[in-house]
Amino acid sequence: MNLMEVSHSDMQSDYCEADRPAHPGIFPTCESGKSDHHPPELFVDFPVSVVLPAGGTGERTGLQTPKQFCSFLGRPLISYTIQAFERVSWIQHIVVVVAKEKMDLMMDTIQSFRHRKVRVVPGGSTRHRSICNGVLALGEREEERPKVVIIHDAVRPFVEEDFLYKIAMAAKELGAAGAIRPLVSTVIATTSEGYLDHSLERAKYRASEMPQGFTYDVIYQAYKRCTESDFEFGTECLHLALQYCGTNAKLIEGPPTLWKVTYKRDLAAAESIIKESLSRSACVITGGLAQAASLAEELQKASLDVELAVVPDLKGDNARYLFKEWNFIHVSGSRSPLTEVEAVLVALQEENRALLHPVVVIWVRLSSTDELSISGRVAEPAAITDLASRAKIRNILLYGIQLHQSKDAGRWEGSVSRVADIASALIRERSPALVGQLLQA
Ligand SMILES: Nc1ccn([C@@H]2O[C@H](COP(=O)(O)OP(=O)(O)OP(=O)(O)O)[C@@H](O)[C@H]2O)c(=O)n1
Ligand SMILES: O=P(O)(O)OC[C@@H](O)[C@@H](O)[C@@H](O)CO
Repeated sequence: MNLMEVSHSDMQSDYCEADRPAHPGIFPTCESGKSDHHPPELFVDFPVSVVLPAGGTGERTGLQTPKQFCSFLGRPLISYTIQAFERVSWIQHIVVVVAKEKMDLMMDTIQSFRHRKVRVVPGGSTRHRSICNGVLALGEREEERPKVVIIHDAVRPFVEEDFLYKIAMAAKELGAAGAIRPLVSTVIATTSEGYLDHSLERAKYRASEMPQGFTYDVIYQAYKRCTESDFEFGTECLHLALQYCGTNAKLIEGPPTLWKVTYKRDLAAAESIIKESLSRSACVITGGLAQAASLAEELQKASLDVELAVVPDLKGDNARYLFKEWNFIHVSGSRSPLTEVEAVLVALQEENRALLHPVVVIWVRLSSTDELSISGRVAEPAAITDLASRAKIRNILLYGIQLHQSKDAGRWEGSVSRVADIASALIRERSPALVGQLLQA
């Protein structure tokens, strides 16, 4: 059967149980991807698209919510995986395969986080059936049929563009390629009575991971020829390519970050990695104040485990800090009201910077002895609380730190060290409970 003659419904009736996609699918015009290391021109002659199987129930987590829909910092895990692919400019289309009853939730997620180049199709009762539906969906429109298909479990969010490039290039050259990792435990075979039969020599084996890549024809033909038993019990696409197309996949060792979220503990690990990736850098805005500049200098020397950039404002070239994954520490003198901080919040909102993950903004209020008037203290906490609750709606987490400028060098040094520790913890933990609080350093 010539690939070009096969229609989606022909394949559907024979090999994959799901109905035709309930949603016609959305292929919005995709903006050029964000920064990546391989220009899209490299792939102009062989378009690359992606299938993200996300139709499972995540039983092994023991949770009601399938793990791909568990939220981290207000966003479902699958949105992080989609983001990892949509920012790669040489990837044309992303097909997400979800259980029928999750199609609407998936569409809402795509709308909420403005994901692009994404189409949603219904999954099947097994992973192979889901992947098959995704592959068929990619081939449905001849003009959009890719030359290379990357298949990647939706619950492996930490995938890097460089490794995707290696897999795509190997698949283009050899027909199939897959990620592998060294085995952590030794593999053993058991007798039917549950005793050891024999153990495998661990050094000779590897764990098969994702992403995997295939030329479209190879993975299409593999699914066209495989058996019901493959669909029901199989777990390895590379095996199908070898068994039914004689295509021997190139195996490429990937980084440890390719691991799959499977158990509940993996969700905690994933959240910690996501938080760590968002907490690496902060931009200190001094407003041109001499005291603020010296505080910034002290912060740079302090134990802050965050990369600091120090700028007087976010104007001109400094506006670039609004676009990256920077957090902000705005230092202002005792007389400057919250309006300066508000300007930073407005700039962040205008850039929609917090759409995909919360941005931390810390207002450090410098005060001197005669400034600590009762009225000053009472007025500002209320003001920052109001401002913070408005900012929170836009996923911006605003915290306050009151720093008393002591003339005593030792006391000042201690205060600066406390500001560094508090700021570092706020950026790392992003605690909702402390949003809008004016903490005393
Ligand atoms: N019928 C299925 C089963 C699994 N998957 C997807 O395949 C990937 C890897 O499978 P696995 O980790 O086993 O996910 P689950 O099957 O959901 O997990 P469990 O076995 O614990 O239920 C996941 O992204 C999962 O959503 C799928 O698309 N369709
Ligand atoms: O078997 P599960 O459905 O838990 O996970 C799928 C994995 O087996 C699969 O992603 C890799 O082994 C590569 O095939």
